[in-house]
Amino acid sequence: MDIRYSANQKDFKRYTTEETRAEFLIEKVFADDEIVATYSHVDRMVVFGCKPVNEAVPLDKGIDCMKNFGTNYVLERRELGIFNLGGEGSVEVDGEVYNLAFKDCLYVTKGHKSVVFKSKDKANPAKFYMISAPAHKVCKTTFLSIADAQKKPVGDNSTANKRVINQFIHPDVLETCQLSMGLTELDPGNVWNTMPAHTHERRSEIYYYFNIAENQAVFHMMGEGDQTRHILVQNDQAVISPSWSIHAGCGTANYTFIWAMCGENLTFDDMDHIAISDLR
Ligand SMILES: O=C(O)C(=O)C[C@H](O)C(=O)CO
Ligand SMILES: [Zn+2]
Repeated sequence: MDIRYSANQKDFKRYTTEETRAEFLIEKVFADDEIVATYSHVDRMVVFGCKPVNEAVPLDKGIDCMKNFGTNYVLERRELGIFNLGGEGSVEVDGEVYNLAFKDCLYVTKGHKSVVFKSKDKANPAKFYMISAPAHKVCKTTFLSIADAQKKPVGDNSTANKRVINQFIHPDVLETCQLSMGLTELDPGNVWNTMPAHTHERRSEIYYYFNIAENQAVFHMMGEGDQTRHILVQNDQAVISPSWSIHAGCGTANYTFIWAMCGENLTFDDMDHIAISDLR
């Protein structure tokens, strides 16, 4: 498991490109028939990727639960949000099978012992992108298609940021402990997300960018509002965004991303907005 400790905003001002990438960028999210896991000490969120091709893959494949979580199984004290971003596949949760097509989501509550991933067709494998957060109570394991998500159309063509925020794992849709997650889709020709930018002192966030066309990329903006830097993100890569950091992106073409948050509250709009004129 790749472990990332938290970095602070004062030292961040002096980071080189390499240091910034090593600290915040998750370059590899998927490997065939493996669980790729990154444990971030920022709000203890864990990023998991699973691309089952030739076999069924359990969530704990290659993971030493006692060493990494101090528990007997991954979800003993954690909840999990799953999005399928590949071909059709299934997630078996303690014997119950959920079929997930492209952009379907499954929330798995704390306490489930066995979570196993499968693809329907190895020629077009499923790609399960997941975030896990610490959890203190049992909620309801729930399947959500994009039709179940609460839609927030925002932005405008004139500012190149017209997009729809699909709130899947959100208090208006289902109950969770700490985790909220959703999928934001930019309209064709629009390239900016989350501009004007914000931080949220009481929560942190992880962005995972996908649907980036070949030879295109996203400049992910981060840092305090008056100390911004960027990370060049390629398709299928994620960025850790601590509470002190803005998180916004500008693509060389349109793209889609999944945001995941965790922290003191689940209040989506609890944001500290920064005027574009105040950014540096
Ligand atoms: O496009 C957007 O704007 C977003 O998706 C914003 C994220 O959801 C976010 O930063 C929530 O705090
Ligand atoms: Zn945010």
